[in-house]
Amino acid sequence: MSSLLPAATDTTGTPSPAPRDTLHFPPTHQAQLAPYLPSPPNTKPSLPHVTLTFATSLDSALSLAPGTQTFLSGPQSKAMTHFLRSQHAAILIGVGTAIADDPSLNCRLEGVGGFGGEGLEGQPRPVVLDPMGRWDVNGESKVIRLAREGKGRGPWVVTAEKSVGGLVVEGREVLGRTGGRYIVVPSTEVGGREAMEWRDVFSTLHDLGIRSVMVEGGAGVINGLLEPRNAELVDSVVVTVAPTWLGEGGVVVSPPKRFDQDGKRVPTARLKDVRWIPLGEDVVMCGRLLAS
Ligand SMILES: NC(=O)C1=CN([C@@H]2O[C@H](COP(=O)(O)OP(=O)(O)OC[C@H]3O[C@@H](n4cnc5c(N)ncnc54)[C@H](O)[C@@H]3O)[C@@H](O)[C@H]2O)C=CC1
Ligand SMILES: Nc1nc(O)c(N)c(N[C@@H]2O[C@H](COP(=O)(O)O)[C@@H](O)[C@H]2O)n1
Repeated sequence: MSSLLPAATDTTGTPSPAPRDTLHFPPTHQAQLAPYLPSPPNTKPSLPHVTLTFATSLDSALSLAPGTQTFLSGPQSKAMTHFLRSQHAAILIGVGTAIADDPSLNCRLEGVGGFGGEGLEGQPRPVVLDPMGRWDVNGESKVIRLAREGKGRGPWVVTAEKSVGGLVVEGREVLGRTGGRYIVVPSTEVGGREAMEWRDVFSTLHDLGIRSVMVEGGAGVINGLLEPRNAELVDSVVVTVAPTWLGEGGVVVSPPKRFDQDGKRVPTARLKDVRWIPLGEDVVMCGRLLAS
């Protein structure tokens, strides 16, 4: 993880050209985000720094409809997201997002490995939370193609013990060839689904050497992490707000209702230490979750 890496050079010392989709995020903007970035020493024992980040519309939607991808971030806030990716050891998404988006999950910031930098320096590890083994990861998955091209790392897929037997061999081999793998985390069956404790997910990643995780979504993941019992696991929140309303039927960030000891309805979560950073037509809101 680094912000400004030296450009890769060939044997004659000439800088190699960066790919055309390389992004740039100016140092002045990088400095504004600094208080919310992972910075050692991490005070939480056996847990990584966790940044919860996503782009939302004005009606709290992540996408127009389930199973579809919607581009909300403008060019500057997109570059901000890639700067954040460069500052974390891993990016985590839920399997709903992996299936809907077929995402790249790499970092395309100038100076990062594959984009002007050396090797895979600055490239985060993609992590997909897939307890039931639903993601058909194969040689055509974007994240796999990019790992093959040296523009990203092979993904780790977090799954439940029960699902291991049903995982297709091809997926296992495809992951293995790019340095990816399946990781088993304890789970319990709730309504026919395998539910994991977020603490277990993060501590398993920490045991595997991951010291910072950027959680990108989607709604199932974000709404779960915004539940009060998980608030202490989240260190920073960075939300891109795009100036658009997506309308009814979108996939929305709206965590479960919360009640106090008297049974009175209270807000589910709130941010403190808030900073707003305008980036193009979007605004990026940074903060920390108030302890409940
Ligand atoms: N605008 C943005 O920044 C982003 C938008 N999206 C959008 O969000 C949508 C996908 O959202 P969702 O359908 O809600 O899917 P999701 O990506 O949140 O995945 C949900 C799945 O994750 C797993 N999961 C979540 N919490 C778990 C837990 N505690 N234990 C075990 N498994 C757990 C389950 O399998 C669950 O079905 C897509 O339309 C995508 O484009 C996704 C990421 C960012
Ligand atoms: N920051 C942000 N803005 C948006 O408008 C988005 N739709 C997302 N989605 C997240 O980014 C992933 C796609 O990115 P790449 O394919 O890696 O470029 C997607 O899977 C979501 O996690 N994010």
